[in-house]
Amino acid sequence: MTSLAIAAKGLRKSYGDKVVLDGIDLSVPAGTIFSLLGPNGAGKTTAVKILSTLVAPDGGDLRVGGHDLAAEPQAVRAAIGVTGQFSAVDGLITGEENMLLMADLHRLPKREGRRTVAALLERFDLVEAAKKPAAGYSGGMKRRLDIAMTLVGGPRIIFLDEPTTGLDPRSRHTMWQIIRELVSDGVTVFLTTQYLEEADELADRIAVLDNGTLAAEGSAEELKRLIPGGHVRLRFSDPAAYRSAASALRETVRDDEALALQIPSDGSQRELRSLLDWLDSAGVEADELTVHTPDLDDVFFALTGSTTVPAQHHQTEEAAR
Ligand SMILES: Nc1ncnc2c1ncn2[C@@H]1O[C@H](COP(=O)(O)OP(=O)(O)OP(=O)(O)O)[C@@H](O)[C@H]1O
Repeated sequence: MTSLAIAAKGLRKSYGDKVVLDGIDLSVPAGTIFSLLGPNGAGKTTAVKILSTLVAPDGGDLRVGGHDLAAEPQAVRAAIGVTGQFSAVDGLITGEENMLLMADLHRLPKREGRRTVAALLERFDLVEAAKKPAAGYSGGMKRRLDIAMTLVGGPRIIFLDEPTTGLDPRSRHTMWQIIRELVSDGVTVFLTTQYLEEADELADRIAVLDNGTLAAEGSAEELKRLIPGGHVRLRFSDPAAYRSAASALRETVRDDEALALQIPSDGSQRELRSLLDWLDSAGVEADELTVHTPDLDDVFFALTGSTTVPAQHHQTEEAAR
């Protein structure tokens, strides 16, 4: 069995009357990237703060790095690193001084501390800037420094709270590369983001938080299959072939002008095979076949917001198609 880096059962938190987390379950296998997605104010930061021992939950059975959060908060703290919206970077001192401060906080022996800091500055492309006050760093450099500082203590689990918010595309891609490298070293990453593309790109599993509960959970592909909208598009150049396909295939949306048909499909191998088999046996040849799956934006809008339809309704809808 794979060991779980993070296991939460029935995590609850309210602020006054406002229920922010209404008994959510999370399980993150070690060495994977888990992404918590949700609109503004959904409770992503609250979840990170609780799991990183910064805020006490109202209830739940919570284990991080194999330690019970309530009974062994110190052991949890020793296993994790947290970075994100609440940056630890001190702008008045240099990047290197920020790093050395972290080495002291982690009580690394002087020489080992210097060695670790030098290696991390190199790895995060901060050698040139190391002797300059961090206040003058760009947004991307500050985030890189923030993550480098988190790594000084060698955490096995890292919480990244919206690590690329406000970064330009190049810095965002650099950050993605850094995150991938962390995971290839065996680190577990718990990532919150508002960017669906980011979750799609990086995460092994994604949970969508909405109204205090998880509206859906799965890999990006599984989530995309949860909502209707996936289809196969067949385009023909021969009008006769188009007409015979259109009359024989049920549930198609016709585009007579483009000689194209849209057939609802989850894009799975099984469905594609049966469609191709049918075309073959009918002797119909399409000039082009393209598979369209809903993207995570579609999933996000379908699962969150005022017109929210619970996930199981979507499944039912899809099953009924
Ligand atoms: N200390 C607090 N006291 C009272 N309410 C709080 C506190 N911290 C968070 N909240 C409320 O809890 C809700 C969830 O906030 P949280 O910061 O966890 O959301 P989020 O998903 O991280 O949002 P964002 O994407 O905007 O950062 C919000 O309604 C927020 O106003």
